[in-house]
Amino acid sequence: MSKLTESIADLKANAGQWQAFRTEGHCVVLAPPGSGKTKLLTTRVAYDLANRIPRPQGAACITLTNPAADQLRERITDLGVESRSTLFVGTVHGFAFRRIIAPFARAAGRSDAANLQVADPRLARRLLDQVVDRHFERHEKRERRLAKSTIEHNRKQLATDQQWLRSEQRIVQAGRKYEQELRQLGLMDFDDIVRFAVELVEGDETVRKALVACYPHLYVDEYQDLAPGLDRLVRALCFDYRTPVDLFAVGDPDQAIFGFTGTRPELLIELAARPGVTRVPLTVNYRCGIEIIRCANRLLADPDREITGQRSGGRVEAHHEPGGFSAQVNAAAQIVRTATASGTPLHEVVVLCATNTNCESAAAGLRAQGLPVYVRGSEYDRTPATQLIEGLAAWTTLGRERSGHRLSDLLYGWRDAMGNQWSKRGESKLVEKMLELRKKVDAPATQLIDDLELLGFTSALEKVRRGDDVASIGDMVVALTNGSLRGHTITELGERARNVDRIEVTTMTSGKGLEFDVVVILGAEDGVIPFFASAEGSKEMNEDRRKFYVSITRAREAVDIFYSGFTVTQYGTRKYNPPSRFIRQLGIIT
Ligand SMILES: Nc1ncnc2c1ncn2[C@@H]1O[C@H](COP(=O)(O)OP(=O)(O)OP(=O)(O)O)[C@@H](O)[C@H]1O
Repeated sequence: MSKLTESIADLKANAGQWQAFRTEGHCVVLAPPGSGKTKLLTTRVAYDLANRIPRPQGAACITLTNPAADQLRERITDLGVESRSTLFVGTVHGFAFRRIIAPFARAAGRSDAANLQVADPRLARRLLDQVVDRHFERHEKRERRLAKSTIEHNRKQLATDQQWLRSEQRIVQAGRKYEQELRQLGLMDFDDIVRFAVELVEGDETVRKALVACYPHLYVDEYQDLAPGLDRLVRALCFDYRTPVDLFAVGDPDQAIFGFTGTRPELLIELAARPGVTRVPLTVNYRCGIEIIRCANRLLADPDREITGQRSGGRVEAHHEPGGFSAQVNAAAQIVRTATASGTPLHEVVVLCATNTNCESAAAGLRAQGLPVYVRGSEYDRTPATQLIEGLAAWTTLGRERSGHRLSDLLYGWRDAMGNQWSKRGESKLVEKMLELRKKVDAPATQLIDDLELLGFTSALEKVRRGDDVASIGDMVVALTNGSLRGHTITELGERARNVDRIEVTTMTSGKGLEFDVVVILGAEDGVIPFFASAEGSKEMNEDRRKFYVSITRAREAVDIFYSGFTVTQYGTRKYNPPSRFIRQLGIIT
């Protein structure tokens, strides 16, 4: 039986999943963690492409972040889906730029959008800081913070002139100046991408018709994380005009954790309530042991929300470790050893921390204990370009089966990146290089990048105006030559594409969408999670609580949460921090 047939058979056994799977027209699935939302979505994509969407038509499968898109791609590939030029699996920003702005802006008369490069996000952030600094006095720290967050908020919400004018004049001026300076540099930032794409789709019927012809089906994972601008894009494609794209969206408002990007989880609820949309709730959590579900549910605003489990058992425990964070890491190492001694593979254990700094300390501490550690992309952003390089490295050194990468998919990624610089000859040379490198798996990873450069990889990305991808390759090269990945071989770079036999260490945010047998949470002090600035009852506090909820619900079997009762400041002084209030709310300490 193929994996797709098996997966369909699983869905058939669950009435809700089966209803959603068979829905014709728009369908929105609202469901808790582990209830099979991604399984349902990926199975629908695979089934639809095999049976309902004849070539040359395709589909767009989108989510918010690159790591989530990576997961989606992996799961879709695993179900046997073959690449096609009209199949897009990636982030919503990637879709907006690569599949809307790049091909259509010029033809639609938007030469302003057609000539701009996507800015390296760090450069855009620096530019905003500089512009705001120039508009405020040195001592006006609070005002500067407010100005930055207002500008970011307004840009993400695609605020109208009227909405902008509700803010202080200096904020409005700084916002305009920031945009002007970006344009003078020939750049657009991520918020511009959304705005241009929305304007193109809302304002041009030919663009809409072309998109519907290429991507008659739109699948959105983690819909609760889409900011209002992106939600407008989806609505414009699927509801507001006569040639609608079929929408299949899944999400969970209780897992909305990207408030800083302007998301409003209620948009998902509104979407599900629209006329013409079949709303399907799911209630069975297949992932977590029942005790984990019971505990996690105590964190919810609506603790009576109906969530049942399929797995018995499960354990959530809190541990007071008076020796501080490093003692927590050592205790975590012991938990890992106990788990592996009873047969749990290392890659079925995740260590989650609220901050990047704690992740780095945890990774260093676990390595010092002799444990192999996998850190999900902290040295460079996992953009489609760096993911492609990792994928090529993995395919070259580990082969098709072990790497999980098909050469044909990688070549589609190559074609997409090269844009109009792609040639059959260049592609044949790439394959030749990959086959040559199979004999040199211990060569430095930089050799692979040098080979790609000779084939014009970065200059093509520049020509297709993907400045964010170019910046991520630059960071990858720095990490491999002078940074923490110095000396990595092609094999080691390929191993970064997929975690095998290592403990995963990542932030609570990046752990979203993943699942493990054992979850260890470190640094669970009040002030860290929830963050000290999150006031009781505020939306920030609710978001911190959801982050904790998401973290706990990654586990199938066990959750171990550590706290010390204090943190150490950057000046080395101890600061009293009680255990996270969320541990109390779980009902496992008094
Ligand atoms: N009908 C089913 N039968 C068996 N296993 C299932 C079924 N539905 C889902 N699962 C399994 O449950 C687990 C969780 O599924 P999935 O990751 O799709 O859930 P999710 O709702 O997307 O989770 P989250 O929102 O927490 O990321 C996976 O291991 C999946 O294979």
